[in-house]
Amino acid sequence: VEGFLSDDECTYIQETAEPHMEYSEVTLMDKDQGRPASDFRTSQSAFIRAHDDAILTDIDYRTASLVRIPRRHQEDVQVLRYDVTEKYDSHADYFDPALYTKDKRTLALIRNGHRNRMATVFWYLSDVEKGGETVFPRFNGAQETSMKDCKTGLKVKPEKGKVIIFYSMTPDGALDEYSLHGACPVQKGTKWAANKWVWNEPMQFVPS
Ligand SMILES: O=C(O)CCC(=O)C(=O)O
Ligand SMILES: [Fe+2]
Repeated sequence: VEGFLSDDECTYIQETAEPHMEYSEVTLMDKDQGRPASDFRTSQSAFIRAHDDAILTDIDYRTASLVRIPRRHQEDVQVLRYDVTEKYDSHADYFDPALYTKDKRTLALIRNGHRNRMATVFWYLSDVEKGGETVFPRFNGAQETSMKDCKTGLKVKPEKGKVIIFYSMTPDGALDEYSLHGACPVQKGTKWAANKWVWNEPMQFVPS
């Protein structure tokens, strides 16, 4: 959806998040315990609360009407910043309970698999001179397991104010492995973007 966010809103979100940005964490799967998040993701990020913020609250309601799911299913927005060479390897946005058996906190968050991220409304808050596309390597049913240096699949070019929607679940509530995606390295410029995650159940999400 082009122009979903105004230029002023994009600038406002960047300015609001900027002082809180930190090198991104990743919720590590059992097999990856002990590895640094930077093995997978080299961007910076910050969750920012819409509570008491008229601009962010307005965007939340606009998002709710776009996806036709009530606002209380939304997580606080997570703002991302990638400088040159920074990227995020391919992943799914849902938490597969089978891969987090040792992580009690994540299992509690997803109620052992009953609750999960259902859809992502992904916001592009800047243009990027070169690179920084979001890539979906399994587009059209391709049997890929990684983003393969961004060579295959559907690539979405960042455009300030544009948002895309993709689903992490199929309509029957199963986790959709075809939602695999990643962020290609930025080659020139800076990429600002954000994740607005919509869950399959209402929640009062409190980020750590
Ligand atoms: O930056 C992108 O294009 C995608 C980021 C992403 O998938 C995520 O943060 O979960
Ligand atoms: Fe993602």
